[in-house]
Amino acid sequence: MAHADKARQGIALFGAQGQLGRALAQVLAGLGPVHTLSHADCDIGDETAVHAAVRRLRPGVIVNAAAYTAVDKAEAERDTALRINAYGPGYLADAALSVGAWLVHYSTDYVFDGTAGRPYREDDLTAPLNVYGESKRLGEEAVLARPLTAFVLRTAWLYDREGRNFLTTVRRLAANGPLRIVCDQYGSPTPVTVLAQTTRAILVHPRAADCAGLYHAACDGATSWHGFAEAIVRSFGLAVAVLPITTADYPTAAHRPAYSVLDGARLKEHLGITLPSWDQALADLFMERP
Ligand SMILES: NC(=O)C1=CN([C@@H]2O[C@H](COP(=O)(O)OP(=O)(O)OC[C@H]3O[C@@H](n4cnc5c(N)ncnc54)[C@H](OP(=O)(O)O)[C@@H]3O)[C@@H](O)[C@H]2O)C=CC1
Ligand SMILES: Cc1cn([C@H]2C[C@H](O)[C@@H](COP(=O)(O)OP(=O)(O)O[C@H]3O[C@@H](C)C(=O)[C@@H](O)[C@H]3O)O2)c(=O)[nH]c1=O
Repeated sequence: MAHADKARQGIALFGAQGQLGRALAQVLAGLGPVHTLSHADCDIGDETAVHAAVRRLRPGVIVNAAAYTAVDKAEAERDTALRINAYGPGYLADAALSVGAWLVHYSTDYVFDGTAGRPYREDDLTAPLNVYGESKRLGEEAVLARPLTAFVLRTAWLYDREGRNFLTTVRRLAANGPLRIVCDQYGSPTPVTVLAQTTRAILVHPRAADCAGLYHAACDGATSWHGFAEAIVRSFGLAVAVLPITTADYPTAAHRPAYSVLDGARLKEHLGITLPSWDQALADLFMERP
């Protein structure tokens, strides 16, 4: 079946109420009917519910934006994180196989331990430092082990102008005086709209069917959380100091990688898709809606 026909047959979007899910619902709308499923509509950790939803909708493409994303909380809720992030993707992959659908699934830079010293490639060794990263790595494996057309997109530091993310946290905290933000963890902030557009570009690519697999899909370049916070404060014209601190000054339940920049060369080489630099993407977000 031609690539465009898969999406035209229908897209089942799981996790449609999350920050990425909402962006995907908008950006994928032109490709075919998008069936949005919230957590209440279908729990991806419930194998029977997943199969029932997919049998009912018979989509050409399944997009999974559902996940357990509370990084610190996951340390105390390992079973729940595994149920949603490790087993759920396996159920979705089995369901996709049963109706001949493609699957798009998302993973994270937190599958790496941050010691590489250069941007991570898809075949670099994973060594998650926290339960969230471990559960997401198991989810990747579950999808990639099944013989289906699946795209697993590892992304990073997702944000939007609304919802629950680092940008909105910085805005909220800025009202209370100077911010103290870690300056020794590096990554690539990526707006959800950029990732949704990347997903669309993959689905409409004429050679998509031959290019299934694991890809890094985060904005180009890197900054620290402190650098990102400074850029957010500047973008909103907020008059607040952003003080650099170290990871040791900000103890958290989960360990986070010091450097989890993702190399996007494979996506460019196989599908000709590049993502903008993180600072350009942030500026674009404010151009769209000042
Ligand atoms: N946020 C980030 O910085 C990054 C995210 N990612 C990955 O990108 C993807 C999207 O993340 P993002 O949009 O930020 O996450 P959000 O937390 O914003 O959204 C996740 C959605 O999944 C839903 N959900 C949770 N548990 C279940 C379940 N058992 N069944 C069905 N739905 C469920 C949530 O619903 P409810 O709230 O009602 O539980 C929520 O709507 C995920 O795979 C994530 O791991 C990768 C890198 C960075
Ligand atoms: C709120 C706050 C955070 N920090 C630090 C804590 C942490 O090291 C870093 C980021 O904090 P957060 O907890 O907001 O971000 P975190 O939940 O770690 O974000 C991650 O989410 C998951 C879902 C992913 O997949 C990752 O790519 C990444 O985006 O900033 C400060 O230094 N000062 C502060 O005031």
